[in-house]
Amino acid sequence: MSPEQARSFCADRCDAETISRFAEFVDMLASENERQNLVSSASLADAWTRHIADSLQLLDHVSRETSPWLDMGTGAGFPGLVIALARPELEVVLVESRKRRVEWLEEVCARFSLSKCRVVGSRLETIESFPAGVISARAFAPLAKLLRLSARFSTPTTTWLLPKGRSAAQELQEQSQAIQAMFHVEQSATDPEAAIIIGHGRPPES
Ligand SMILES: C[S@@+](CC[C@H](N)C(=O)[O-])C[C@H]1O[C@@H](n2cnc3c(N)ncnc32)[C@H](O)[C@@H]1O
Repeated sequence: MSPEQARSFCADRCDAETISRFAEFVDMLASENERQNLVSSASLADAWTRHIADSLQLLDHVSRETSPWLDMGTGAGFPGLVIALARPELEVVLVESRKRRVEWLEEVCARFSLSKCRVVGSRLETIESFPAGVISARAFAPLAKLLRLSARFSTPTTTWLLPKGRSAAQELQEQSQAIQAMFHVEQSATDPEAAIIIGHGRPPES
């Protein structure tokens, strides 16, 4: 997806006010990236495709009111902060362990008055469980570890949205039959070589 296609993909899904929030966020990200290493310079040059549209596409896979949304290992903001910018009325919880990234996420939430978006600056393993409507994570951990760490936040109705790059099908194939039955793989809208692992429910204990 080209940068122009990415902007139009976002414009098809968001109003003009949201698009201008994204544009300001991309500018803020570029300045902050000079102070701390948030994203690679290659991905920053293509931020609308690699970060904004890539995160926003997850909304196509979940019903509109589903919340709270738990995003694990949010880093510079992907995908969870983009979801909060697109849908400020949703309760979104961003979990990130690195202090400077946490400060950055808090700064963006304050700038855009994202009062329903909570930044938790801790390791996921240490936070109290709550029932999540959506669990998302991009580039956080291999699938088996990710499920082990986060199953306790899921319920029978939780939607899982896990952008996984090229490894999606292979990672899913390596799981038990029960996990394979719970999830499926869909191609990413932003990158023909990448995919998203999508599922519903609570993974069985392994
Ligand atoms: C590779 S980065 C990906 C960031 C973002 N999700 C993205 O796709 O751009 C992984 C992030 O997860 C955070 N992280 C790793 N292990 C974590 C844990 N156990 N709890 C919370 N955050 C964690 C790291 O600090 C890092 O910011």
